[in-house]
Amino acid sequence: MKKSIIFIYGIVAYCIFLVAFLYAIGFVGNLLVPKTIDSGVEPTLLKAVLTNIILLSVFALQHSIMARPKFKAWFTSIFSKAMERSTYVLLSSLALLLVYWQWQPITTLVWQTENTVPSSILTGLFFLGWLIVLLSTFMINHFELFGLAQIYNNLKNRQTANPKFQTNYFYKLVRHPIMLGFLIAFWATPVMTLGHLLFSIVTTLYIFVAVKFLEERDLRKIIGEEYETYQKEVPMIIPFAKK
Ligand SMILES: C[S@@+](CC[C@H](N)C(=O)[O-])C[C@H]1O[C@@H](n2cnc3c(N)ncnc32)[C@H](O)[C@@H]1O
Repeated sequence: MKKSIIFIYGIVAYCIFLVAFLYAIGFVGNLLVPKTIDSGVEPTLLKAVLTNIILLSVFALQHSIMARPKFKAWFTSIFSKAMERSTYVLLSSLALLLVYWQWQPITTLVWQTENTVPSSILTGLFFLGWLIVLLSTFMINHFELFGLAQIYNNLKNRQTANPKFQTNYFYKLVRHPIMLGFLIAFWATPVMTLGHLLFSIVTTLYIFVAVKFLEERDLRKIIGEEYETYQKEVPMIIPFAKK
């Protein structure tokens, strides 16, 4: 495929990611966007729970299957290697947009701390979580993580070097700061509804399973002993946790 077309494809994928990422903040935080985790017509509890679990499973399956080395090898045997990460980013973002669009609210209150000191603390933590996510992507390599380095190097007829294993900044404190940021953002809320709680529980389970049984397994295979030492020295997700 023409390198300029791959470049435009990657830019479009990145723009859709930006929309999905920014929308996530509004969706989870019930802020500014038209459809949030607690808005819309409430169906029966059974319908809401089943629909929401299916939606999150679609995202989890897409995200996990496309991250497997075997899938990547298959993809790059058909399409340009430069498109692989952008395609992952594009389909992950579309899966997220589907979650926002079809999410069924369950508005039964689990906790409510509006207009109190805990409410301000939880709101502050919510934004801190998203900030940790964003900053951490730059600590690994934001441009490589979202496919921009690959499409740019391809356009310039340059090879993209293999991703560098990072143990800097937040990665000195925990092995998965991006996931830590998501966990904080998903759980820190002044108003927790049953629908939001379902979202937080399912995403938390997925994060732990995916990180422990998929991502870390791949990283041990690719990086080897250096990653095993890193696992021994740096906590998985809770900073300063005793090993
Ligand atoms: C969405 S990022 C999440 C990274 C990490 N789990 C976190 O929560 O910060 C997933 C990509 O980061 C890569 N990755 C994970 N840890 C890394 C590290 N310490 N240095 C460089 N890349 C890393 C993985 O190989 C994978 O391609």
